[in-house]
Amino acid sequence: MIAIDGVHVAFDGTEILHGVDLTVAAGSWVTIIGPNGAGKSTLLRAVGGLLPFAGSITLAGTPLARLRRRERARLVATVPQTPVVPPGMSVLDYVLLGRTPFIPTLGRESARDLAAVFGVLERLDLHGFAGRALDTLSGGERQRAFLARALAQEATILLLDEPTSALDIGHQQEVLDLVDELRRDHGLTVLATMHDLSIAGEYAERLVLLAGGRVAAAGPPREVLTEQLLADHYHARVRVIDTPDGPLIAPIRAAH
Ligand SMILES: Nc1ncnc2c1ncn2[C@@H]1O[C@H](COP(=O)(O)OP(=O)(O)OP(=O)(O)O)[C@@H](O)[C@H]1O
Repeated sequence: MIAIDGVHVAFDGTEILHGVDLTVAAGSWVTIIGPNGAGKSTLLRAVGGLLPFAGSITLAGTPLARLRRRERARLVATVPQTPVVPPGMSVLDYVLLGRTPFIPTLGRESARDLAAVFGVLERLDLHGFAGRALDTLSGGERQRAFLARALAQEATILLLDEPTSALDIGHQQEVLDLVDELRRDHGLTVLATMHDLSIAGEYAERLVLLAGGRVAAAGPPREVLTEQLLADHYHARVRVIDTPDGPLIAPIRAAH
């Protein structure tokens, strides 16, 4: 569904991604992990068509550059790390923006659009917030509204840039379980970035460890979440505990 081939991205002449290859099969979940500044968001933004790049990215077999805006919006929904929050806009109007690719130019939203929006608000515990201004929500409520907008888009591919960084543990599970349910039941393809390595390993079928703009390791969570790789690339002291649900990553405090 997503094929990334030899992708390079540079900002002001400084190369950030140095030839990244990555494929995501239809209906699968791949999470990109890696230290701060590794290039995770940059890669996601390139896949979302938000950045110029060299190399090739195809979505459902079509090169990104050949997809028109509306076509791309029906194919890919993105939850950026820090979305723009339009001042004073209600949660309902914000989530309705996700339906833009379905609303004719100068037309109004249909009953189907409203049903999609209210369905998602309900699923994300946001039904009580529809009339509230988005900029008055707590960090976690707002993060769920960002996800709601992307899910209301009902795209085939979901790009999630640290979608649960502001959520409490219960809402983290609720949000990720919902995404996984959509993946299983509706064939959604998910490409995410995450810093919580245990949770990343629990939900993704494959992890890609990005370091210094290159893929340092890729494979099933047990192959990527090793003490050696995490020490090498994060310079972190961790213990990896194998559990039936996958590897659990425990940070170990320095001796004192
Ligand atoms: N618009 C930009 N102009 C210049 N440099 C940029 C720009 N966007 C990103 N960078 C740089 O590119 C590098 C990769 O950034 P990116 O946001 O992709 O990292 P990341 O892996 O997502 O990091 P984090 O875990 O901190 O979110 C960083 O060094 C960042 O400062």
